[in-house]
Amino acid sequence: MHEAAMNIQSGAEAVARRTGLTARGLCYDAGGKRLIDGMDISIAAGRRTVVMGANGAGKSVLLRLLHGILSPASGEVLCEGRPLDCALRARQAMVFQRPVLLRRSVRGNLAFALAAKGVPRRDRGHAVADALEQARLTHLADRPARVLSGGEQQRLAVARALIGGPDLLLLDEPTASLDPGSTHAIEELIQNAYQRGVTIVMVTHDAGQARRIADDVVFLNSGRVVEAGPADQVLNAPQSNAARAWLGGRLYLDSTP
Ligand SMILES: Nc1ncnc2c1ncn2[C@@H]1O[C@H](COP(=O)(O)OP(=O)(O)OP(=O)(O)O)[C@@H](O)[C@H]1O
Repeated sequence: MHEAAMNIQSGAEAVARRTGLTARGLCYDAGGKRLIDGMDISIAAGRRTVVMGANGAGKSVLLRLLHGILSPASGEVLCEGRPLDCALRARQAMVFQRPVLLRRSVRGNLAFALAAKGVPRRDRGHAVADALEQARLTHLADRPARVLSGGEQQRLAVARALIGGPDLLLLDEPTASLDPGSTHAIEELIQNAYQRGVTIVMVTHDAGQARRIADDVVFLNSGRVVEAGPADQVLNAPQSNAARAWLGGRLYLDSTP
């Protein structure tokens, strides 16, 4: 059986190949502005890192840089000490806030992801059935993906990201517009992936979700990391003004940490 299909059935392989990321001096400019301003970040392998911060703080841009779909103006993203290249990127998967799905059935979206990973057709059926079950989408398997509800589409997007057996999963506000039931289902998929050894990096505005999921929290403000550390420390005793104000539900307009 192909490696990607095996990973979805057994956590052992994923655990053995845990992958973390390090960003050093990361800068990114667009529209004549410095959006990411000298970030140093360590994403620990096999842990769940939650990225937080106000609207416009740079969370989505950071995730795109970590995934290699944006290139930094300066600085670098390292995986296992090596600059991110195609092979390392292939071991990551990303889920966007608005699901990007193919004009195929639910099953077809999952099978396509396996085909793209080079999994032979004969090995796809079992992995797809397993992914459908985990995402609670079995009853919708033959429905066009684009007619699913927002919550169903996001479950499919997470299942599709996971079916290739990534070592690291990046999620950009995956439950932003979902109800509590759909949010729970997405969190279950994330936690199951974590239990199988997948490193998780997730952006959220939901402090409750951060408390449920995070091992570590990175807090951004105006394109900089203003605070990073174990979740209980950052969430319960934030040191920076920005994190304190944000977690306390207050407006914070100053750009100084
Ligand atoms: N291509 C671009 N050109 C110009 N400005 C950009 C570009 N991409 C992002 N920005 C700006 O960079 C800042 C950071 O954007 P980003 O999407 O990372 O914020 P965010 O922290 O994810 O915010 P939100 O919580 O609202 O999703 C924003 O002010 C945004 O308008």
